[in-house]
Amino acid sequence: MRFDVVTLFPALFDVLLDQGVTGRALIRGVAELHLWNPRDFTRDRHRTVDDRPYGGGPGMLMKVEPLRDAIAAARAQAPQSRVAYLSPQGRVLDQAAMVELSRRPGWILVAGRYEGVDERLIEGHVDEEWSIGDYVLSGGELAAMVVMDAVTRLLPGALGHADSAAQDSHTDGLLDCPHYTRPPEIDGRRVPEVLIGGDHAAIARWRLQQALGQTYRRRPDLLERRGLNQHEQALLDEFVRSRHD
Ligand SMILES: COc1ccccc1CNc1ccc(C(N)=O)cn1
Repeated sequence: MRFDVVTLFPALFDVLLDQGVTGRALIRGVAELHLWNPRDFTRDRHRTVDDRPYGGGPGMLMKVEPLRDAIAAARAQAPQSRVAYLSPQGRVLDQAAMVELSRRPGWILVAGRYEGVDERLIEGHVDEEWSIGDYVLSGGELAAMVVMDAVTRLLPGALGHADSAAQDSHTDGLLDCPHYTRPPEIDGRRVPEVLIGGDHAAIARWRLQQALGQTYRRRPDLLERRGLNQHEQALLDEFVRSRHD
């Protein structure tokens, strides 16, 4: 997976390069990251990338030309990549969307600053507009990093344990089950016996039941959207009953 990021602050991306899943994935060649600074595509003496909004109003906007030319340079090196602009006006991404994104050869992510970009940049040079959630950040860079992390960890070879991405919460539309590690008891709280017993079928059943129960309690909206098969419904019913007993 090739990521190209168009950003006025390339140094912000050092954190991805230095550590964690994305750092290792970049090192393992599972993903590659290329940065493009619109300021390098300016043609005036002052290397101007922003200007005042027509019609007045607070703040500045990013100009079309430097962004357009930076995107063109990225497209020339990554012709199969699609261009995505990160903004509060974009389609809100969930885990299913991240899975969709992880299936493409590459992405050119455009990180906006100031109050955003001239609309003609989006109309003429952006393929898709996305949001990581309904809130406003001071720049699109953190949104781009969130997308790159969520997508990269889904790529084969990115995580040590092949199926751990598959067991994530929000996988198959459920929240995660509770997790425990040593010691078996701490501060008077014990690990559920089923997890210590070693009966793998019982453990898998317990984990699914807990995921269903947690999702039912905390995010019934996710359960609505996902629907349950008969087995899952029976597990959930047992969970709910046991909580009322
Ligand atoms: C005022 O900032 C902007 C205004 C318009 C566009 C981009 C920005 C940059 N900020 C962003 C970017 C993305 C997200 C998100 N929710 O994905 C939140 N903020």
